[in-house]
Formats: sequence, structure tokens, C-alpha cells
Amino acid sequence: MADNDTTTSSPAVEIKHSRGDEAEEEEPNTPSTSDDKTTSDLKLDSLSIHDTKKLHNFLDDPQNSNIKAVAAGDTLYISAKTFDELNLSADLLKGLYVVMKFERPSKIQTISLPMILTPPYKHLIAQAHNGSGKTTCFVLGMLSRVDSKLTAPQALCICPTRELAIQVR
Ligand SMILES: Nc1ncnc2c1ncn2[C@@H]1O[C@H](COP(=O)(O)OP(=O)(O)OP(=O)(O)O)[C@@H](O)[C@H]1O
Repeated sequence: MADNDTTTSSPAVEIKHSRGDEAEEEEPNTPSTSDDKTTSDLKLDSLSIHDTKKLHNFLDDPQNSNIKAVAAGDTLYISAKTFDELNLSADLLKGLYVVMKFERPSKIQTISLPMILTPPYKHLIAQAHNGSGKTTCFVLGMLSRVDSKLTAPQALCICPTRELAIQVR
């Protein structure tokens, strides 16, 4: 349920799409090769992560995404079909349209951004498949609420892996 939905509740969002889950399933065991190294062979100091190795750099927003919004409470949220509807600052809109060249919100952004950007702010858990635009959701939430004139940490983004931290930095 995406574009025409209005809800009257707090932002508990459940977004399901099986493709992302399937892609994360473990590979079957493969025979070891001569390139395999045991942990003791690895030189930990020489290990590094190449952020250029991100798997994709495009929006994966298929029409058949199974997105389900579940909400409770008394706040009315209306899905945003455009970024203009979100009361974002001129700088953020410029970043989206001019720098990033985004034309419109993806499905996860359509549903979650009104929840993220509308006071009173509440906790939100959102799930959608890889490459669907989730990072933009929480980054816009952060950027819309920090004071750029204040040179102090104002937002904290916690990532479960170093790879993800590098991807979103
Ligand atoms: N509304 C949009 N229009 C066009 N491109 C977009 C839009 N939102 C995000 N993108 C681009 O799509 C790609 C994937 O977006 P993003 O990394 O935010 O997805 P994600 O769901 O966080 O991915 P992952 O699950 O891999 O972390 C990025 O290159 C991003 O710049």
C-alpha cells in the first residue's frame, strides 16, 4: 500500500519484500582452493574495505514491491508523491533534485518520509529490499533536523557492519 494511503497512527511500518531476503541467503559450501587463508595467515593490519566496491548505484524500486504500512496512534500521515510535499528546506530540495538528480521519492520514501519528517517525531522501524532508497530516508530525517551552524555532533547513525557504515557515510 503506497501512494493513496492515509493512516492514523504512530509509525510502525512493516515493509516486506522477499527478494532482498533471498539474496542474503548463505552460499552453499564450496570446496576450498589454494587461495584460501586461515585466520592466522591473515595480516589484519593490511585488511581494508574498498568503498568503491558497492554492488550497485541505482534505485531498485520495482512496481510489485510488497510494502505494508502498519500504524497506530492519532497522527495523520499522507504518502508523499513528490519531495516538494515534505516541507524540506530549499538546500535539501536542491540537493535532491540538482545534486542527486532524484525526480520523485521511491516507495519506501513515499511512505516513511512523512512519518520521519512530521512532528511529533516517533520511533520508526522500516524494512525494504536492497537498493530501494532506505538510506535516503534516515539521512533526510537527520539533515532536516540538524542545525548546520552548530559545529557539534547532533545526530548518530549506528550501522551493524563496517561495510554499511562506509556505504552511508
Ligand atoms: N528517489 C530516488 N530516485 C532516484 N534514485 C534514488 C532515490 N533514492 C535513492 N536513490 C539512489 O538509489 C540507490 C540506492 O539507494 P539507497 O542506498 O538509499 O538504498 P538502500 O535501500 O539504503 O540500499 P541498501 O539496502 O543496499 O543499503 C542509491 O544510488 C541512491 O542514490
